[in-house]
Amino acid sequence: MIEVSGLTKRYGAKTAVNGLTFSVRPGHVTGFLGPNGAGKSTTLRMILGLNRPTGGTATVAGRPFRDRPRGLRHVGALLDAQDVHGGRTAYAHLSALARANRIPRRRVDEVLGEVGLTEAARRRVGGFSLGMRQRLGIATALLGDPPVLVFDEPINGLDPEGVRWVRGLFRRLAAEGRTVFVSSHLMSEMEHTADHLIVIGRGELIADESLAEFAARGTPQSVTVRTPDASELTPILTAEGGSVRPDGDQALTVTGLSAARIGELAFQHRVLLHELAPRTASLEEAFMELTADSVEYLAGDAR
Ligand SMILES: Nc1ncnc2c1ncn2[C@@H]1O[C@H](COP(=O)(O)OP(=O)(O)OP(=O)(O)O)[C@@H](O)[C@H]1O
Repeated sequence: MIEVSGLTKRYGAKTAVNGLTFSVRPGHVTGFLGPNGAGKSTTLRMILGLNRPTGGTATVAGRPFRDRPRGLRHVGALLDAQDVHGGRTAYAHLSALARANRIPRRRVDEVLGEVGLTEAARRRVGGFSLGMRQRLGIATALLGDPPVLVFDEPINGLDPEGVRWVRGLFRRLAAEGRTVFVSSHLMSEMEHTADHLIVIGRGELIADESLAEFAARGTPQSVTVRTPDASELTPILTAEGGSVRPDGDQALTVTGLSAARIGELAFQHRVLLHELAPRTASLEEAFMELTADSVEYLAGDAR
């Protein structure tokens, strides 16, 4: 369990994180989302005891993480995949960490196998691609077999097979009862990975809810209706309280009525339907809408 309470970080006049309060529960993959500059990395660094909060607290299993000796057994983290000594081999990097944290040497081979780097283990990290570095960072996080795992933008640089693998890995780690906290600035990366979401913007909490609750926030649900009798159906739906917008050839976009009700009305009035399709806003749309006011860096004159 990760608990954050009133967490605040100021850099001079700049408030990077402002009074954040949330918990990250075990047994779930929790996505940590926000536009660029929202304060995700700063929050994760405070949780890991790498940055000192200006105010508030962050604890892991009830204690500030800084107070934990042999930290890798308590929390595994991937913060910056580039942050590895390039002259070392993957094997040497993991072995040194295992020694410092009193982790058995056999774990080095186990985690290298787990992330698919067994073949590359004796190569220098300096020659690794970004995807390979991400895999090594994930291996580092797993090394101490910790109950709590934190990943900052772990999907960056992975190829499609790597993305699929990492999603499966996170789900498995959560199913084992661990706390898995994963940051991203892209909703599309989270929607197949996380079951709970914490969304921040400009350092403040915007949402803390399940993926299903988040999805229900989007623009109102609409129904696409395709019929050769659009002109006949439109007044019928309007009379029932629906709002109807023509949408190209023989198609209507209807809001305010369920697909089931539209089907019943069409049946009662003997109107032929070719298609009746409920449409929910995509999670990406819901995310954009939710964070629109807190996007810090916009291209061109979009602001
Ligand atoms: N050491 C620092 N000194 C001054 N300002 C900082 C420092 N670190 C971060 N910030 C500022 O704090 C804000 C939050 O940054 P942070 O890196 O935590 O955001 P993020 O959500 O991780 O963004 P990204 O997705 O771009 O990595 C940004 O405006 C950033 O410029």
